[in-house]
Amino acid sequence: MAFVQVSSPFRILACAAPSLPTASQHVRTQSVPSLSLGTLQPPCIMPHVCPPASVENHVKEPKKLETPDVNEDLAVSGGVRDVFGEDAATEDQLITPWSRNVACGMELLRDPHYNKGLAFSEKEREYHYLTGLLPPTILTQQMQEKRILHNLRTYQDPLQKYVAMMDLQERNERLFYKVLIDNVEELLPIVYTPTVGEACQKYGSIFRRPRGLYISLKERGKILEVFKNWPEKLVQVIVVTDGERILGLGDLGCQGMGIPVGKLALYTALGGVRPSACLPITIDVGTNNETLLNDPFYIGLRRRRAIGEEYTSFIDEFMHAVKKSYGEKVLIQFEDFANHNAFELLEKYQKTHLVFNDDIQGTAVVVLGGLLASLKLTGGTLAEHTFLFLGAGEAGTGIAELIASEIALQGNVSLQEARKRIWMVDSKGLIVKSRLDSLQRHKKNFAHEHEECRDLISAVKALKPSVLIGCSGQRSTFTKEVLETLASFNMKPVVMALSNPTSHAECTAEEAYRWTQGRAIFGSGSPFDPVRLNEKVHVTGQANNAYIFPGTGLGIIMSGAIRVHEDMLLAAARVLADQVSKENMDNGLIYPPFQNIRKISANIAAGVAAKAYELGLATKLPQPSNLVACAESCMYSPQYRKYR
Ligand SMILES: O=C([O-])CC(=O)C(=O)O
Ligand SMILES: [Mg+2]
Repeated sequence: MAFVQVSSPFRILACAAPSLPTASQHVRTQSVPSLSLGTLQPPCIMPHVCPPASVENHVKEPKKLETPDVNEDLAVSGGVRDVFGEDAATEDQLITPWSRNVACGMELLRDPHYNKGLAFSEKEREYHYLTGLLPPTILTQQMQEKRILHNLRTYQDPLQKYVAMMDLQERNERLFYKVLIDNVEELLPIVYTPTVGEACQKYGSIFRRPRGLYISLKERGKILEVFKNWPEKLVQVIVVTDGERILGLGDLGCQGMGIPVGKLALYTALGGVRPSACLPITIDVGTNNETLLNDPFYIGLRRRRAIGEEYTSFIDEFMHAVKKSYGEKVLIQFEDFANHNAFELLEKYQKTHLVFNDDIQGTAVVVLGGLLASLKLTGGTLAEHTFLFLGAGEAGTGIAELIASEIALQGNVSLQEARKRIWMVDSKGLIVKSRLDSLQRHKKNFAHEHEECRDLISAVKALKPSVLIGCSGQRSTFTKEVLETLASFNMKPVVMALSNPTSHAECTAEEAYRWTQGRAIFGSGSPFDPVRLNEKVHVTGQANNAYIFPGTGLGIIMSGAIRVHEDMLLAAARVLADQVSKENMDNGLIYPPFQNIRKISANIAAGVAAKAYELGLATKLPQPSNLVACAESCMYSPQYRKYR
């Protein structure tokens, strides 16, 4: 088992030439998984044991060396090549003298990758110069976990818990993931929605240590240089936002960073992608949020948002820099971009990059998965339902298109025909043919022949939907009248209030059950506590893309997929639906409990990878015979390692 092996808290350090302007930032920490120190006896502190190993090129000239040459296969499986271009350097090129050493003493305690706090053993304390730096007690990781949980539970305010968890992540990474993985249902609402929304709103005030990479307009023309400041070279997943539509909270500018940070914590905790392979990024192109612009603690650029050419050329530079820095097979997850950019960016870059939009595609998969599962409760096929959406943005049209694809596939009908089962209401009322000319492109496919309906309730009365899906960002829009009407013609109406965080949900779980006499099959984007109604306890399902992106990402990485194909998304939805047990169903649940999320993610990863192989999009060959076992074996485990 991996965690009983001993390893060294190894790092690569660079001492850059004093003449280089950013020298102090260029101390790089990188684990060296393949390095063997078998012949060394402890204490094995080896400051600068190795000859200069790599070249860092932070000088302007010559240009040839600017791009770290990351071998793509190694980027997946680990290992280091001529990453910093040393081998390619000529005699008159400036290079940085790199050396490897072992983290020890106070430096080891301050390194979140290797720090174990009171869990360092006697031997480790002796060999790694920790004696006296820690109190005498030695705790197991389990005891540390208990202590963390005990402390967390004394805080009343979820934001305090969030800050405590972020501090833990900064201090002791493995303990952070151990606590999160073991207590996922309790802590997901803290590190993720809804608390992460409040954290983003107050990011400036609670800011302690930076996390992730901030790329602002000030860096135009130099984004590649910014990537060189990131200490990890083997990046496999990037989650990037420009902060314009953070959850349902709107434009939070640079403070949207909480979202990529939170999503990537879930990539590791729920999907097992190792932390060093995850890179959170915020692109700061300004904000139109006046409150933030006037907030003395705001952390971003104080200017209004760049638009048009200024915006697109900056994103373009970013996308090119990602590929140059980390190769073709780094997965770029777009997160919480505003509608007007999200669709365009996905359409443009899916042809050239490995991209995934979580709000359009991830949300679509999780909702489709829930709907497929709900068929076991409602009966019938997907095509026999009538779907009505409130909100026709990224989530709404993303979900609608994926449902249509599944209906088309199941019923062997055209996409156009399948889309006719799906209706959408936006801020101007029902989307119908007569509005076609004034509709944004992504809505046009759902403009069907019908008379105009000015609001949701008239659309519900006119269309008699069996499934009502809210992704409007508008709270309390599923009113008593809407839900009672829906329940008047459905035995088991499906209601999904997807807007995040909880404060923006279209209705609460309690309202959904009460106004449908407990008959609703309910799912929500943010979690709700179980509801007791007429002696029956209703456990709600969380229709959140957190079920999907970690497993999908893992499947993409492990198969070396070069593009995200819609069939891979459909595969993920079917796998998710298959994980809902009979017992879950009996409780009205259309999602499996989050408690089993790592198993669920492994199954999703296997389903996605199998599809990638089938489509010829996988590059990790040969295909493993057991993809579930392969996914499980790839997953990061948070247990401490023993240090030699
Ligand atoms: O972050 C979440 O909880 C789900 C999501 O992507 C969003 O609401 O934008
Ligand atoms: Mg999102």
